[in-house]
Amino acid sequence: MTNPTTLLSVSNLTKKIGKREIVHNLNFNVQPGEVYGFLGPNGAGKTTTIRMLVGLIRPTAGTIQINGYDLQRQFIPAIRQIGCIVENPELYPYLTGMENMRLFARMMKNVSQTKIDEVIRLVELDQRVHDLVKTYSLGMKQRLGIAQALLGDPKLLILDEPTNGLDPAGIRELRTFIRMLATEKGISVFVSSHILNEVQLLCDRVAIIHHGRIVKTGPVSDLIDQHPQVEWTVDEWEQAQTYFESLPYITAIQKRAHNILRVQMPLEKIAETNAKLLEEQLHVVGIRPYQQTLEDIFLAMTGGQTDDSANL
Ligand SMILES: Nc1ncnc2c1ncn2[C@@H]1O[C@H](COP(=O)(O)OP(=O)(O)OP(=O)(O)O)[C@@H](O)[C@H]1O
Repeated sequence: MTNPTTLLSVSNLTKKIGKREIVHNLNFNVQPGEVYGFLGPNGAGKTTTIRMLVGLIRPTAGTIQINGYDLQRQFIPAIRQIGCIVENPELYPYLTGMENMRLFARMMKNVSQTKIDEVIRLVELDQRVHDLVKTYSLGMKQRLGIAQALLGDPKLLILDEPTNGLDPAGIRELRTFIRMLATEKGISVFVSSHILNEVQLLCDRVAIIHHGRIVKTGPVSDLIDQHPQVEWTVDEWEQAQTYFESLPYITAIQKRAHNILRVQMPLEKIAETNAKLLEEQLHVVGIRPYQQTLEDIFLAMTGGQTDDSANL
């Protein structure tokens, strides 16, 4: 049974196009006020999933519930809970930001000028809203797109690869903004990305999708903490490696640069291991717990296959 406070609940979601199964049996849920990452390499099925979530294409099987409404059976109330940008925001470059907002608002019902002004302030475009959109940076266009998506007071904002094309400053700005929406406004944000670092910095929880299947879901911090690693810098690294291989609590060893070995092991065993290495007359010149990244986890889970993505 679905948790009554769950905002988005996806069950057994599958999409076939022709004979090809693009997305297979996805299950995940998003809680109020959380930023949920949907991470996967290019071609993994992220956009196809998002297109189903926002009602652009129909699932072959499975259900999508948004704030308790079934997207198939209660389309209008379900879709009203969502604001989204799929691919790029649709903006008219030769109109001002405000004119774009008014045009968009006209297509929706019951959107007041006060509401428009409120979302413009929220995305911090009030200083530039009367300039032509063609003079905006990509980051500003993204924010205007988000302002449009926020006009209907959505409970859930869905963003497909929102940082594509942004420079590092723009990415940081967007990250801060998305966080603010979640923590201060209580809006849940579902955000797809193929950039691990971005998801790690931005999201509370993540679903990792690969070849149309979810390979892992969980809090970002749990995924990172599951397999603690320690980097040992040892002059006689080859002997150290042989010795590490004999220790039952060491589950993986990786040779890094020069004389560094990255070892998967419980952190509480560091002192004991260090003493043993000294007994073996091996000169440990550095010990450093290594903070795993989502990239390490992704590669470990998918056997290093990253399809056609150069970013993973
Ligand atoms: N209409 C379609 N017909 C046939 N194949 C499709 C169609 N739409 C998507 N695909 C295929 O499904 C797979 C998943 O595509 P999708 O766009 O969902 O991936 P993605 O994770 O969003 O990747 P990207 O970031 O590259 O867009 C790809 O191999 C794509 O070629």
